Amino acid sequence: MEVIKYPSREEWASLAQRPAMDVTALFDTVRTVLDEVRREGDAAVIRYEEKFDKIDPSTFRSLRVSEQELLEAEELVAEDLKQAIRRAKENIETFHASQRFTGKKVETAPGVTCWQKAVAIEKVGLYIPGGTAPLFSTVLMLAVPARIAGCREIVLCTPPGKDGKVHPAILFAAKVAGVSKIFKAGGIQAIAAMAYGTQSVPKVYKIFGPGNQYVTAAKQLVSLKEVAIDMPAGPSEVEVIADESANPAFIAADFLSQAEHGVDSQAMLVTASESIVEGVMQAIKEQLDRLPRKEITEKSLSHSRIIVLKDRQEVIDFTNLYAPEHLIIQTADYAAIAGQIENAGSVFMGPYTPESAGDYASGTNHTLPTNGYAKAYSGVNLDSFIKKITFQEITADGIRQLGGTIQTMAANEQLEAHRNAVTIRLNTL
Ligand SMILES: NC(=O)c1ccc[n+]([C@@H]2O[C@H](COP(=O)([O-])OP(=O)(O)OC[C@H]3O[C@@H](n4cnc5c(N)ncnc54)[C@H](O)[C@@H]3O)[C@@H](O)[C@H]2O)c1
Ligand SMILES: N[C@H](CO)Cc1c[nH]c[nH+]1
Ligand SMILES: [Zn+2]
Repeated sequence: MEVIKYPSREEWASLAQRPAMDVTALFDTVRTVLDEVRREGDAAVIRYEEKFDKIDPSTFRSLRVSEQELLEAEELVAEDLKQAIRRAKENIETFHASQRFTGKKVETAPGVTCWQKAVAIEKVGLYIPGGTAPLFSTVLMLAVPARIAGCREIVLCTPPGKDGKVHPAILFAAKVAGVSKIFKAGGIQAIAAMAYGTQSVPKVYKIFGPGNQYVTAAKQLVSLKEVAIDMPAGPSEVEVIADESANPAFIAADFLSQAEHGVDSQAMLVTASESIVEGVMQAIKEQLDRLPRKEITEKSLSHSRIIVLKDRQEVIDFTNLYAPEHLIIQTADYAAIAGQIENAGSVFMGPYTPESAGDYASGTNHTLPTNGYAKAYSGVNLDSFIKKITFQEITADGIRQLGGTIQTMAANEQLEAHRNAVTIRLNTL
């Protein structure tokens, strides 16, 4: 892991870069799989499950998870995990329910009333990652707000394990959160199935969910034409801002907690306190040795960094340039720093707020923009599952007063029919 001390501002852009990938090869693969699933449907999905997930096609009696499989899964989940899933679900529900839209009618001019109504997206597709770990917590993060919003059809795709079965905790979480249909498909083929529809997977209007580079690239391509997507939510990343008041063991633990997600995850420690660096490096080394996913974590550390900057203002400016998916602030003045953050997916404040809390159970959503997209995108929230329709009603008095303005603007855009739609009404008054 690199330690970079006092880089100049000109060097910041390259330090804020994410791990490189071969984009041409990636998009070539994605295009091929998308085309085949669009043409052939289920047969292509099953073929790619065999190729990428090493599933024996004879285990696929059906892509859809059956009632029997759901019942069996419930038996397999330990009671303490069931309770944890239910508790997390309650907190996620409480936070997302508090985001309900309260649109009110506004009279923009006498007799001219405008308002918005929130309407749930009818059919949504949720992608639940399963390549390196069965992320059942993501089921709650996506299905709970979808239910609260009132989405009628909630379809879920996730890659099955080598035995051709979906992890029981994913199925249990899906049941608790009220998912309608679950399918055994991962990666590009799953995104294609939900975007185009197949013989068994319904076509949806919007696809949600995080995933690896294949999933993220597939979502981006299908969003050009077929379907809406939440945002690019790719490999996990975390930035920790810390000073000498922070516990080095806490900093190291937070740093490693995202590095373990996948080989392309990235962790950053950004500090103006050079004196903490050695202690943190030592703590990372000690904790890493105890982690079961050491190999994956070590690979992410090869593109992770510790950056020492001149002062507090540089730390804030660098952070806003990097726009991390997760930002953890462990400094004496963490609230003041948090107030100056403009670009981040989700912020974790103070020594007792690990990112794991937001990943699982505090109530906020863990599906967040990566790769610097936090400059422009929000993470998944209740709004992601609804669209807002605007309404307006104008009285005779209203059109009498506003009509001239509309006529003048239409005439100057040389759109005579627009002007006439007002004139014809004014002539009756
Ligand atoms: N940003 C967020 O909000 C967020 C949240 C949770 C997880 N994540 C990220 O999601 C990712 C999950 O990745 P994952 O791999 O564990 O699971 P995944 O389900 O995203 O990907 C697994 C799928 O990738 C496909 N695949 C694998 N190798 C391939 C290849 N060579 N060619 C084509 N397709 C291939 C397979 O079909 C497989 O089903 C991690 O990077 C994690 O950091 C992000
Ligand atoms: N940190 C991930 C989002 O980038 C979410 C997650 C799921 N499980 C554990 N963590
Ligand atoms: Zn995580």
